[in-house]
Amino acid sequence: MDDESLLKYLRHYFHHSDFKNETQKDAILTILKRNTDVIVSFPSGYGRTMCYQLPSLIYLKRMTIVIIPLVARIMDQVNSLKSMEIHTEVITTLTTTSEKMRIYGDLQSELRKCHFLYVTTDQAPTSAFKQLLSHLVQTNNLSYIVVDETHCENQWIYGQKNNDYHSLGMLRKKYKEIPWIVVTATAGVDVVDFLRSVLYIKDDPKTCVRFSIPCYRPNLFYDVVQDNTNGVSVPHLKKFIDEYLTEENLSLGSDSERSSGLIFCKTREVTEHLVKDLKQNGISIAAYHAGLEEADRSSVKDLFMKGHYQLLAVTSISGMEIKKANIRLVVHWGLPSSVSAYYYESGQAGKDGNPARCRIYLTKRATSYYNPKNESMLAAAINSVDSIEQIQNSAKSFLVFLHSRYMKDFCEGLKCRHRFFSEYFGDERMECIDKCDICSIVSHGFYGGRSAIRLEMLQMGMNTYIKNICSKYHELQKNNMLTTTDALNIMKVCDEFVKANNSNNSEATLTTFNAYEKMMKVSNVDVESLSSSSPVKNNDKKDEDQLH
Ligand SMILES: Nc1ncnc2c1ncn2[C@@H]1O[C@H](COP(=O)(O)OP(=O)(O)OP(=O)(O)O)[C@@H](O)[C@H]1O
Repeated sequence: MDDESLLKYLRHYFHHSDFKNETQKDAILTILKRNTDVIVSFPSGYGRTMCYQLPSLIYLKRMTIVIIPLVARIMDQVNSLKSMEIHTEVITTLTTTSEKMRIYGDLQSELRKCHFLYVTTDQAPTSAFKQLLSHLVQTNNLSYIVVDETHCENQWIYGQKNNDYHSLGMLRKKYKEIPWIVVTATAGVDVVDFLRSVLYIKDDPKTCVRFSIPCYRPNLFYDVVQDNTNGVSVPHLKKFIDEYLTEENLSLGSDSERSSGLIFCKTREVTEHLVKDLKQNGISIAAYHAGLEEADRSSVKDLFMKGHYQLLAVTSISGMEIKKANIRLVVHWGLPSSVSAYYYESGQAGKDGNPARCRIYLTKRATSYYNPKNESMLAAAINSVDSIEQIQNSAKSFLVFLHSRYMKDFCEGLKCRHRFFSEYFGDERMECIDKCDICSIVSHGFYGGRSAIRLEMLQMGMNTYIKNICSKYHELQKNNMLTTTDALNIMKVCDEFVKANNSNNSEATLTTFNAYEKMMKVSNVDVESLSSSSPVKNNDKKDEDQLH
C-alpha cells in the first residue's frame, strides 16, 4: 500500500492528519504485509497502539485478537474503539460464563460481527480460547494476534504470570502462519530476550522485524530531592505543586483542561497519609489504590480525569491504569522499586509532548538498606538453603534488592538521569544537556553555568564569591532541605574555583578546598558517594564526563 492510501485510512478512522512519527508509519506498512512477526517497542505516548489498530481495521473482513495483562488498559482501548462504532468484545477473569458463551458463539458463527477481541493473558490456556483460535485460523478469519503491554511482564518474569506467557508460546508455535505483533513500551534487552524465547520468535529479520524508538523523552525534566530531616518534605512538595500545577491552572478555564499530577507511593497507607497532609495544605487530591471499593475507585478516577481532583496519590499498579495526556507532574514519594518501573511510572507525565516534571523525594533511610553488606548477606543466603522453593525465594529477594540498589545508584549518582535510562535500556548513549538536575548544573544551573561562574568570579573577586556561595548554602541549610542539585551546584562552583586558580595561586586554592570541606561537613546530605567522584577531588577528564 502506498503512503497516500494509508493516510486516507488514518484520517478516515482516527481523524489524525499524519503519522505520529516515521517509525509508526514504517511499522504499520510492515504489519500490513502480514508476512513476518513484528515487535513494536515505543516509549509512552508515541502511538504504538495505532501500529496494530490501523492495519486491523484495513483488513476489516477478518478479525484481530489482542492479549493484554491489565484489565484497565484493555478497557481504555475498548472504549475508544466502541466510540468509533467498531464492534469489540472483551473476555477477562471477570466475564461471566454466560457472557463468555455469547461472545465465543458469535465469534464462531458465520455472521460474526466482532472485529476486535480483547482478552487478558490468563485466558490463553483455556480450552474455549484454544478452540476459538483453531476455528478462526481454519476459516481464514484471523488477521493478527497481538500481545500488547508486554513490558508489564517485566516484573513477573520470575513469578506466577510467567505461566500464562508459556501458554501463549505454545499457541505461537502452533499458529505460525498468523502474524504475531508483540507490543511493548521501552523494554530492556532482558525483556525482549524473554519475549522472544517464551513466544518462540527468532532473532532473524526475515521472520521478525523490530521497530523501536529510543527511550529519551526530552519534554520530561528529572530531579531528585533528598530529605534527611523528617517532616519537612510535605511543605516542600506543596511548594512544588503550587509552582507547577496550581499557578499554571489558574490561567486555564474549564476543569477538564487543567493539568494534573500523580504521586506514586509505596503502600496504600502512605497514599492515605499523604492525601490527608496535602489536603490540610489546601491541595486538591485523592487516594487511588486497589484497597478502595470498586464504586469509589471508579468515581475517584472519573473525577480526576474530569479535572475535579488536581492530583492522585497512587500505588504502582493503580497509577499505571491512568491514561491522561496532560499530566504535568509525577512525583515518587520514596525510592521506586526498579529503574524500569520508575521509567514507566514517571513516563505517565507529558504524554501530550509538552514539558512536564518528574521528581523523586527520598530520605536517607529509604536507601541506607541497599549497602554492600546487605547485598553479600542476601547473595550468601541463596547458597545456604536447600529446597528449590527456598532457593527461589532467596533469589527473588536478592533480585528485588538489586533492582532497588540500582535505583539508589540512579538517585545518588552523578550521571545524567536520561543517560542512565538510555544505558539501562541499551539505547545509544545520549546527553540531555538541560533536562535533568545533574546536567542543568552545567548548562543553565542554579549559578548560571560555567561561563557565568567564571565571569562572576572575575567581577567580584574570589573572596566575595566564596562568601556568597557559602551564604547561599546556609540559606538552604536553614530550610532543612538540600537537593542533590544544590549539593552538586556547590561542588561545581568549587570545581570552578580550582580551575580558575589553575594551581598557580595555591593559597586561593586552599581557601576553596577549606570552604568546600566545611560545606560538606555540615551537610545533611549523604554526599559520600557523590564526593568520591567529585570534580573537586578528581578533576580529570573521566570525572568531567560523568557529570554529563
Ligand atoms: N498518527 C497520530 N497522530 C496524532 N496522534 C496520534 C497518532 N497516533 C496515535 N496518536 C495519539 O497518541 C497518543 C498516544 O498513543 P497510544 O495510546 O498508542 O500511546 P502509547 O504509545 O500506547 O503509550 P501509552 O499507552 O503509554 O500512553 C494517543 O492519544 C493517540 O490517540
